[in-house]
Amino acid sequence: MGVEICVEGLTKSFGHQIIWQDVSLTLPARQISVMLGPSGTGKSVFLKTLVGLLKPERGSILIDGRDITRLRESDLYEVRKLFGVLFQDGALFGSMNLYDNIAFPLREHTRKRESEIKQIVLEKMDMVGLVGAEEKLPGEISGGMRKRAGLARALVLDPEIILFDEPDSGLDPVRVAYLNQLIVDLNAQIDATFLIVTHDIASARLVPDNIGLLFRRELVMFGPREDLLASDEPVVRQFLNGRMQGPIGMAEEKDAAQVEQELAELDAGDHRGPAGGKGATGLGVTPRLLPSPGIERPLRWKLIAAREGASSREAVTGT
Ligand SMILES: Nc1ncnc2c1ncn2[C@@H]1O[C@H](COP(=O)(O)OP(=O)(O)OP(=O)(O)O)[C@@H](O)[C@H]1O
Repeated sequence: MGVEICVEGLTKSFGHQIIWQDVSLTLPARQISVMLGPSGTGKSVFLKTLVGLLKPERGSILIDGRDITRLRESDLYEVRKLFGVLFQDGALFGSMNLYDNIAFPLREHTRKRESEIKQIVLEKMDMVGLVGAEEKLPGEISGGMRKRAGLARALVLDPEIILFDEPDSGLDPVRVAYLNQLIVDLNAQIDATFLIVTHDIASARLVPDNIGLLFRRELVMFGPREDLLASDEPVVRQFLNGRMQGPIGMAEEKDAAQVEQELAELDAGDHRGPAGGKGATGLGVTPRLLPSPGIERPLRWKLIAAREGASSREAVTGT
């Protein structure tokens, strides 16, 4: 369970407007990856292309050995069952209580008996901390609870891949922290590959194994979290530090001379060293968020925890 997604040379346009081109990356099986990018760079379009809702002009998306860009609609229907998607607003039916919302995919796509459905729904509601809220309507609960309900619904068909479209949008920082912990806990509990699209730099620093950055119609970088956080690439540094100085402007792009000047000023004021220096991203590499105590950690998470422990000891002892 938990499949790799291999994207190769992907290009998407609407008419003459190229959204992004020649995007290549591999989302490793069972890992958490985050896709960042300024507004309008096509992050949501990327998610929709991965589930086959939008057709790219060029390139391939290999999932489980099949190129989904070449499948017929009837075969795509089968592939989509591999995915669970958490939409921005949870995409719940307003007139149905949470129980029925979460049961919906099971009633639509399986022939399970109601007793089985009940068991699955209550199990997923428990996983996301919603036990006792079965009778509530979406309009009666907070935005954070709606996201959790949307997540429970995304889980009921036991997906191999879970896509999160801006899970933190509209939530206060405390709810975002709880949601991040839930995402990490779920990743330790279920065997699925996670891709999160977000603007939230703090979450991107804490949660994923891998980070990608879309900018100016290109995938600027995709790789291990630590590599991106320590990167000297100006766009990556600017975005991950949430600074105005750098290539990303209000209208997305800036004049090259202005960018040069801003980066020189930043380096001059950066006590940690020049742009090429280690730690030039300013805030350094944030420790990784680990699964909650009490959640049994599979081997993958045990290795991550051991690595995190070693790097924090290094930081303390300077070795
Ligand atoms: N169905 C469509 N037809 C035409 N253009 C579209 C369509 N869907 C998206 N776009 C365009 O694609 C571009 C990227 O949109 P998208 O929503 O993917 O950006 P985003 O990076 O997710 O932005 P944000 O972070 O603000 O949510 C936008 O210019 C948008 O207008």
